[in-house]
Order: sequence, then C-alpha cells, then structure tokens
Amino acid sequence: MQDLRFSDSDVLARQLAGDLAARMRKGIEQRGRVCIAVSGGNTPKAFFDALSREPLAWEKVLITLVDERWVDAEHDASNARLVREYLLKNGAQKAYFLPLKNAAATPVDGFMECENRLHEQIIRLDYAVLGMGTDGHTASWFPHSKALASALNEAGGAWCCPVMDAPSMPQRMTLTWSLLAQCRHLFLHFEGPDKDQVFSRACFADDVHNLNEMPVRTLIGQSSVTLSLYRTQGE
Ligand SMILES: O=C1O[C@H](COP(=O)(O)O)[C@@H](O)[C@H](O)[C@H]1O
Repeated sequence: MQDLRFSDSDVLARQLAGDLAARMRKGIEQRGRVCIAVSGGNTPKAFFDALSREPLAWEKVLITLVDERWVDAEHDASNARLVREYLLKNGAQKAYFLPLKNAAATPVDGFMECENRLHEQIIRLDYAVLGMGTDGHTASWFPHSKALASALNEAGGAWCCPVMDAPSMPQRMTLTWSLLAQCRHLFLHFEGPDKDQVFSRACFADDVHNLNEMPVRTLIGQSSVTLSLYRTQGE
C-alpha cells in the first residue's frame, strides 16, 4: 500500500487528479479506452474539479460510480448529480457517464438492470477512487449491513449489489468487491484527523480481518490490487 499525505485538500486534489489522469492517458494509449469509478459524498468535489481540467481524450473515457443513493438524479444526495456538477464539465464533459440508478422503485428491483448495464458497457474497471466514512464504510459497504456477504464476495459474484440498510439514505446500489478487485489500481481518498484515526483503527486493531465491523478493511487486507492512499497530513 502506498500512503501519500498532503498539506491540504487542494494540493491533494490536484495530485490525485494528476496521478489518475496520467494512468488514464497511458490506458487510452495502450487499450483505446478507459473505465473509471468514482465515489460520492463531500470529499471528492475539489478532486473532481481538478480531474475535469486534465488534458485527456475524454471521449474515450467511461465514468461510473462506486456507489449511489437510490434517489432521483436531481436530489441533493444523488452521487450522479455530484458527478454531473463537479466532474462532467471542462474537457470531461465529453466522457460517457454510466449511472447506477435506474427507474425501478428500489435498488432490489433495479439490481438486474444495473448489473446488465455494467456488463454491457464494461469489460474490466481500470481505476476506482473510493472514499471512507467515519464508521469505517467504503463504497456502500456499511458495518454490519445484511448486504455485506454479497458485496464483499470476491469470487465471481455480481458486480453490483442492492443495499437496503445503510444508516443514512438507506436505499443504495454499490459496486462489489468482485468488480473492484479486478481494477488495475485502487485509490482511497479521505481527509481530516477523524478519518485518520478511523483508518489507523482499521489497520492496527487486533481484528484487522473483521470486515463486518469495518468494511474498509477489505481494501487494506487484500493483495489482489495495489492500493494508493491519498490523505491529508496527520496532526
Ligand atoms: O455515503 C457515502 O459516503 C462516503 C464518504 O463520504 P464523505 O462525504 O464522508 O466523503 C463516500 O465515499 C460514498 O461514495 C458515499 O456514497
């Protein structure tokens, strides 16, 4: 695991955008197109803005979400709305955006359509940028969630998974570890001392393999894909 620390959020955002864009450029050169997944929440806004300005053949880029709240695309809590507002602008407005939300009433009802659309558009995800909550969740893998068994099943499971018991905005769709474990590179981006402490707990506690308690440990304790940590300076 590569652990990169930055003096402030803006420096971090620019560096993460630059590093991801460099990998994307190489990917487009070598394979003709690149598929990335990004997270929602508040943390990625400055990073999205910086990424949208990166010179790239954006028309060869597919962007999807690591997870989505099951709300309309215009809702304040919609991760698709966040991506549209902060990332799909400047050069990046030419990218193809694949949302996880569809017209079904619930994520359970929308699962098959979401799964099919992912398989239609993506052969393999190249890169994903994940966030982390202060409860130790990443993607929409929440502590003690009933969805964890399906979401964290690596061997040949579905690529997305409905989540009906998230603490806030309970109904969600998340990408699964089965899909994310095949990425060429994963990035974990979080900021601030509170999340630093959460991450330390996830790494160093005796029960580092207790994914149910802190699902972010899935990323820490695995060796399928290289993980780069982007975080602000510790106290
Ligand atoms: O609910 C979510 O939370 C996490 C972390 O969000 P933040 O606002 O604390 O940065 C995010 O990674 C995830 O995509 C989102 O749906």
